[in-house]
Amino acid sequence: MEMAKTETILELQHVYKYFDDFTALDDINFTLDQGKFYSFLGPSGSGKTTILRTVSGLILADKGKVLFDGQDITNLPAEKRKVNTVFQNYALFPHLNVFDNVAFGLRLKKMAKSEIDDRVVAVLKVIQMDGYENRMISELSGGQQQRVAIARAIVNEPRLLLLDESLSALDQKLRQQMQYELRSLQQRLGITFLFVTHDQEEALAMSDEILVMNDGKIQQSGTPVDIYDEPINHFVANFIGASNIVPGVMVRDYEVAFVGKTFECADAGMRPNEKVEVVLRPEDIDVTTPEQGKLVVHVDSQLFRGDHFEINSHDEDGNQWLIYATNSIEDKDKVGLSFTPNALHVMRFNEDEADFDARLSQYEEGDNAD
Ligand SMILES: Nc1ncnc2c1ncn2[C@@H]1O[C@H](COP(=O)(O)OP(=O)(O)OP(=O)(O)O)[C@@H](O)[C@H]1O
Repeated sequence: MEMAKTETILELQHVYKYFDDFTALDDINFTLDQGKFYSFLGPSGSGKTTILRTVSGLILADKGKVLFDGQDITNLPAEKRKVNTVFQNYALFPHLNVFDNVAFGLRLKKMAKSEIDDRVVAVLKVIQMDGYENRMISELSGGQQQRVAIARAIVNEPRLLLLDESLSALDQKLRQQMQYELRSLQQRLGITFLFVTHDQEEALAMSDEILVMNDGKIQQSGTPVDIYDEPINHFVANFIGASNIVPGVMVRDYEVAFVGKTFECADAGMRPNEKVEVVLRPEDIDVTTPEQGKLVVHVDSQLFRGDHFEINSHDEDGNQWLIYATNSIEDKDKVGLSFTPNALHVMRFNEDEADFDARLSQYEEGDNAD
């Protein structure tokens, strides 16, 4: 079989959106390929839904371009776009049964009855809801309603499906099950999914690519593994996964200093003496004796989390360290932390972003990394 070519389906170029004097989208640029699963991930108010609406045509960009299949659709009305949206509350018609909900859009388009029947039956099969045609929406579980909402969107055979926080109404267990279902559905259909969520675990689990948003800007885009292992800045490192982030200074390529010591690290390409932030994930830390550790910390508190102990600690400079330990260390005052050079990820320090600690000044001009 021939490998499918990757084709760009959607592109946003320098898109801005203002609400009065508030900038909701601030120079948004990205491209989406055909047949992949993309997540826009960011905290409440970061602009995710505004992007979705700009793509669907519910709102229009104030500046910049929206291209679909290479055609400029920036000002094209929503109903003319080959895009469908699954909303957070599903927006199903409670007084109609499953079949009529799914058929609704096709009837509006005045499609022949026999074709409508064929399409609806086929789609209900895909979402494993065949047999439920005559059920009312109120007689369905949350997960089933969610599937009907997806069926109603995919029955139109869109090239791009937008999903706005569409799992957030479900309880944890059902949500996890739907994550699998949605992912496998997307892979079977080969439709491009653009999924909006504020749940980082969900985005990591489901996506081919994640676009992390904050303050109306895309902070970073990449595969889940790239984003997790190599966050580009403080916001991304903090928002995705648990991390320890401490101020440091680059000594030379592959060497960084923090807490008064020099450590081998995985990163190169920064100037000596450049201010940086060092990221170390709690799962990458091993607990050892103070004598054997690369760093010594004071244990502050401990919580049992079932498969590990979560420990809060601090070093002599007052940096907080979160550690996941396999054994309880409640009885200890001090422990050593060990980690590999690869576990240390260094990010360029961004003046605008973080409230950088005055402690750093001790490294600023000098050669005092030991
Ligand atoms: N129609 C509007 N008029 C004025 N401000 C708006 C409008 N729509 C959105 N905003 C503002 O733009 C910002 C981004 O909103 P948006 O809904 O895109 O965020 P979001 O990332 O989707 O958040 P959430 O996860 O809470 O849905 C918010 O501060 C919001 O208050």
